[in-house]
Amino acid sequence: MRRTAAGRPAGPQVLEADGIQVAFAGRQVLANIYLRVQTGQIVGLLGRNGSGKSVLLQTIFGARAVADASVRVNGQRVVPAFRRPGLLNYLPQGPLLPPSLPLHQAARMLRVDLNAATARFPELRPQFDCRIGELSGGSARLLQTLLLLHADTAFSLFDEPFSGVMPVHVETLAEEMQRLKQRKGLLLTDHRHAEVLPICDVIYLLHQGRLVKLEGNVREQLRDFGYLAQ
Ligand SMILES: Nc1ncnc2c1ncn2[C@@H]1O[C@H](COP(=O)(O)OP(=O)(O)OP(=O)(O)O)[C@@H](O)[C@H]1O
Repeated sequence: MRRTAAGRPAGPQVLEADGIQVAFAGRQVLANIYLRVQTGQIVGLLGRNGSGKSVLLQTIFGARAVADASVRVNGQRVVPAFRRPGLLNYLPQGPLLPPSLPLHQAARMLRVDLNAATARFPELRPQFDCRIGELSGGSARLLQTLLLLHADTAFSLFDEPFSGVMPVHVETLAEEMQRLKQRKGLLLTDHRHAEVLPICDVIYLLHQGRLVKLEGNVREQLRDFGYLAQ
């Protein structure tokens, strides 16, 4: 079997989350969820505040233990998924890397070439010698997203990667995601729907604990479900 430098299988891969049920204090947040992402795809996950998007990403990554959760790659169960080398990485809604960590070191740890990862963002170059905590909020978000995007994993899960990033960089980051999906599968949640919708191959909406795959007129359905105002 052909493998990438990180030792992961190089062929197409399918990540499935199945039968995910999560309740807090008797309130069902996720009910029997099924979600599928394959390499070469960007999958968008939308939903109103509190609908359970972050809980779902945490569960798929394995950061949240959920009884009976089935997360599979090419049909094989991988729980927790983060233990499988080269399988997936995850940008949480909060900070990913410790503030004291120098950016160069973070890139080395993730085996990412910082120059290549930021090639389309020359303004970031003067910040290469910074520690994560010395970066502005938007720059830190952008750099952490770029590092995970360029890391050699089959999948990346992004929880609000555009948050705090200025519009001109959001546009370029969305283009980078489209370019890099040739190498991996992306599962992305972000309320910047104007940027998310055009780059996604598949759109899911989390609504009242259920995951709905949107097909056809996506914007109209998002309005019907009360996610978009108009
Ligand atoms: N540890 C916890 N204990 C109790 N309730 C929790 C816990 N974690 C999350 N929740 C609840 O689960 C629900 C889903 O939260 P989650 O953070 O996944 O929402 P979200 O869709 O990501 O929202 P947003 O768009 O605001 O980021 C919320 O009602 C939240 O209060």
